Amino acid sequence: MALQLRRTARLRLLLRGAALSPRRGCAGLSPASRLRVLLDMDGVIADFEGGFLKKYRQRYPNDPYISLEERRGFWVSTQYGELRGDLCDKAISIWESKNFFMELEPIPGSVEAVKEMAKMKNTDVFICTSPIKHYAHCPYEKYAWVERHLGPDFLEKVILTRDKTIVSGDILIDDKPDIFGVEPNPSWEHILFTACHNKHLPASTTQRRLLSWADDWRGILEGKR
Ligand SMILES: Cc1cn([C@H]2C[C@H](O)[C@@H](COP(=O)(O)O)O2)c(=O)[nH]c1=O
Ligand SMILES: [Mg+2]
Repeated sequence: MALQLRRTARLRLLLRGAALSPRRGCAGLSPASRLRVLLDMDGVIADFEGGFLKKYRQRYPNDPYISLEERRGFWVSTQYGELRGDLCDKAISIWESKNFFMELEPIPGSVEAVKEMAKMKNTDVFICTSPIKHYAHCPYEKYAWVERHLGPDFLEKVILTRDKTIVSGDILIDDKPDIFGVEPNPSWEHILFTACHNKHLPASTTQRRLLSWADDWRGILEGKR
């Protein structure tokens, strides 16, 4: 009898804990839970590829270049290195320069989409971006870009990390096809944002895409609630 009572009490406690738990993915347990969206910056809200090509051609007008149509693979430096050995370092010199990150143009529709998303009910939006290790300008300029295009309140929402797998969220919208880190099972679903370097990749049955900011990002968010 005493054993039965103890079991019932333990069960009650467990059920109460579950009802109060903010865990995600447990249908019906946390109706008030909020959707957390992580947005990559380069290639998703800031036009890294366009900015790179413009500045590379200005600085090295007599060297070969790769048009955006011909871009393949995430790493610009790798493809330039394959084109000609010395071009890898020349490519890197572009994004290590002062004002490179600051002067990137927004990806079309991104600023409007991010502002609208941030105003949505029960939605938390964070910018989750990897700085380069040459830190003289990049981290500062990423914050400055966010302030300039999204406003000072968004500075609260910036996450700089070289490992996005340790950041928790429901969705990560990112143009990098493969995102790895120390966490083998990140909490987010990676939505691949289409970019010049990944648009030729074969369609995947497991990885959903957002083709551009004109695509149905609202539908993707609603489907995750
Ligand atoms: C193409 C390319 C990029 N990088 C750097 C530039 C950015 O800081 C990150 C990418 O950040 P994201 O958050 O994944 O968008 O990588 C680089 O070092 N070399 C390259 O070829
Ligand atoms: Mg990116």
